[in-house]
Amino acid sequence: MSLRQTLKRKRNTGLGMRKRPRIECAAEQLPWKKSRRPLETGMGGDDGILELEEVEGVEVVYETTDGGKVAKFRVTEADRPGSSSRTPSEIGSSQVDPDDDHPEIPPPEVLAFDSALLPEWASHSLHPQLMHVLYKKGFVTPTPIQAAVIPLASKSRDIIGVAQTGSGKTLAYGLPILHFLLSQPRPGTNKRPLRALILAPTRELALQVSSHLNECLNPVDNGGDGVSPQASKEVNTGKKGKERNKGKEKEKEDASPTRPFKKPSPHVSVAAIVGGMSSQKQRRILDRGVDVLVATPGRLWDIMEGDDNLARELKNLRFLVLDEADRMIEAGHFAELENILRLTLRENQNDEIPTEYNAMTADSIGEEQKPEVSDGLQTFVLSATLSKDLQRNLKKRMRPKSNKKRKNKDDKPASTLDDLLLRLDFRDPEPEIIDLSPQGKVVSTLQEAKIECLTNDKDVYLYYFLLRHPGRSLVFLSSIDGIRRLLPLLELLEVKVSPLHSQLEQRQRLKNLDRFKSTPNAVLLATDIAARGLDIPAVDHVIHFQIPRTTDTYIHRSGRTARAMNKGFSMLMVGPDERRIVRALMGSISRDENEIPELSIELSMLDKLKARVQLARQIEQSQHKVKKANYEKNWMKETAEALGVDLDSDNARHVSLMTLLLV
Ligand SMILES: Nc1ncnc2c1ncn2[C@@H]1O[C@H](COP(=O)(O)OP(=O)(O)OP(=O)(O)O)[C@@H](O)[C@H]1O
Repeated sequence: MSLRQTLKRKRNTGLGMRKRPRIECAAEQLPWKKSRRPLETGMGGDDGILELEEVEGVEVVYETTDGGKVAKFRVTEADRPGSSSRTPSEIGSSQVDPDDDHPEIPPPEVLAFDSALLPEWASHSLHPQLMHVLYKKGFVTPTPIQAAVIPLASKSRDIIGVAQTGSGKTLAYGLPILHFLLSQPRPGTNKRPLRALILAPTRELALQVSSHLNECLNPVDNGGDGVSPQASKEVNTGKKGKERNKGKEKEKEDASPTRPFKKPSPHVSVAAIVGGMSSQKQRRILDRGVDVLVATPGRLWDIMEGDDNLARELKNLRFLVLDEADRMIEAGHFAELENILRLTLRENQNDEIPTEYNAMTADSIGEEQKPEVSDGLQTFVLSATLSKDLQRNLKKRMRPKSNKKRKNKDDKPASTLDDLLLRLDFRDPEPEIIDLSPQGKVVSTLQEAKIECLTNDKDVYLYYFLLRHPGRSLVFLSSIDGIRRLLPLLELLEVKVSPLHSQLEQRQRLKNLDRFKSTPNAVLLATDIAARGLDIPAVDHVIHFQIPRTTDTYIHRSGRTARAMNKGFSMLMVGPDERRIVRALMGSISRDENEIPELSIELSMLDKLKARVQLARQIEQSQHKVKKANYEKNWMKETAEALGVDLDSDNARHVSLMTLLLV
């Protein structure tokens, strides 16, 4: 567009012709709206995409400046979200004006749930929508950690919960948070104020927690996962069967005391903020406002550094959760985590904090269930592995005075989990510690075994195990190099294998995880980023190809199988130099290494497989050589082209090589 045209457009939009004022702003400040994912294009899954967004009422204008053509976005006033009188710099700003006179949005009306259908949950008086979801998922009984945490959480107590892997810790803190938010009116401000922050150590875990909580908010009757076991049994195949089922389902629906919610409730929103995905998009999500934010500390801190409003919001949180807190220290998020936690400290710990109206109505709770601790922030710390010492220290609340506020720049930051957790400003004078971790630390439904072999023979033993014991197998290695070596070998042996480690792009990580979840007999080669929290349905085997470095890692890795009281199998592959480590690992949880039985091996089969693995190794080595040579050739060619050097003649090649080397 020429300058003249630009000016003409400006004039046209300027005086009599202008119906709406137009505002110029940057791309990330446009009034983006959430868009439905078109399932038919195969974009229904996560696939690395957090969400699709669209924008309307935006005019793109090109202006010629001294620096060349510049695109500008103009938004019609009526299309801007919220107020009609904000300046361009306010578009996308997340500040909530406390003096705004917006009426509160009452909680959505929901049909009552007949708690006789879930008698074991009845005493927890959860919001009907949550009861409906539990019913649809077939979660008839609260797990022990849920049964212990939920009543205390409803009394606004701070909780440190330790329970075995796969024991339902996510819902133990998730249900009380969602119950509270679903039962409360929402401030009718332009933007939802942030009410709950859940910190998780890895991107995958954060995304999983966020989708787990979202499932509780969107109990759409889609016949998928959410169908109760009874309902799914009644599904019939064949045309007639389908017709009959349609009729039956309609009847059941009409008579159902839990009639499905026609529309998902927008009353509470949950979003994830993780690294490896567009931070602009994530900023926009935050600008629009969410009630519950699930985040990895690194990305959250990145975003917060440029966003004072978010930092302010953290001061007014209602819930703070540290999921797998001990792993966050290992993941190198220490400084970010500490910075974020510092924002949740009270200015003055003696500050009176007004009693917050607890979500439950007076009718639905008994006298004895009424909130006892009145406070602004409730903190939950959960893990499958928190040391007894740490629990004792937390109980005694031995928080050094300087933790309240680090006034002196030279004060050293915290450096261990104990240090960090002791910096948490629990509002509860005595946080409740619930330790349900089992004796011996691993889940009772887990069967353990080991293979002792030469390090060089581990490949063939692994291949043997995968062939001899089909199933979904998660293989842990301690290094990315180890995965890079093993992956092509298993591919050549036609194993359905994918990698998962921190040097893969986030999109690829999620894709590989999805493939592993959806493919029977799939194998995932993973580093310890997959050790914690990941709830992958039906992992049959966990294989410790390389020995874990700590007992906690052994417990968490093994905990990817045998979840929710299902059976599972964990196998240690022990090289000669690793025996000592295994002895020490087991000793630290008062176990004897000999308690773990050796896997029986059919030696005749193993011998045959050795030849195959040997051949695969040779093929892999030659393929690697060819790839390397091609890479070098291409590199030479591209560099020569870029320098305008001819590589054709021998002489020229010699000269060119010299030139390239000198360059
Ligand atoms: N009350 C329940 N009844 C049956 N299954 C449940 C119940 N609550 C949760 N689950 C299921 O149990 C599985 C494990 O739950 P979750 O991932 O919360 O475990 P976790 O204790 O956080 O494990 P980890 O320590 O490994 O992170 C999930 O698939 C979840 O849906």
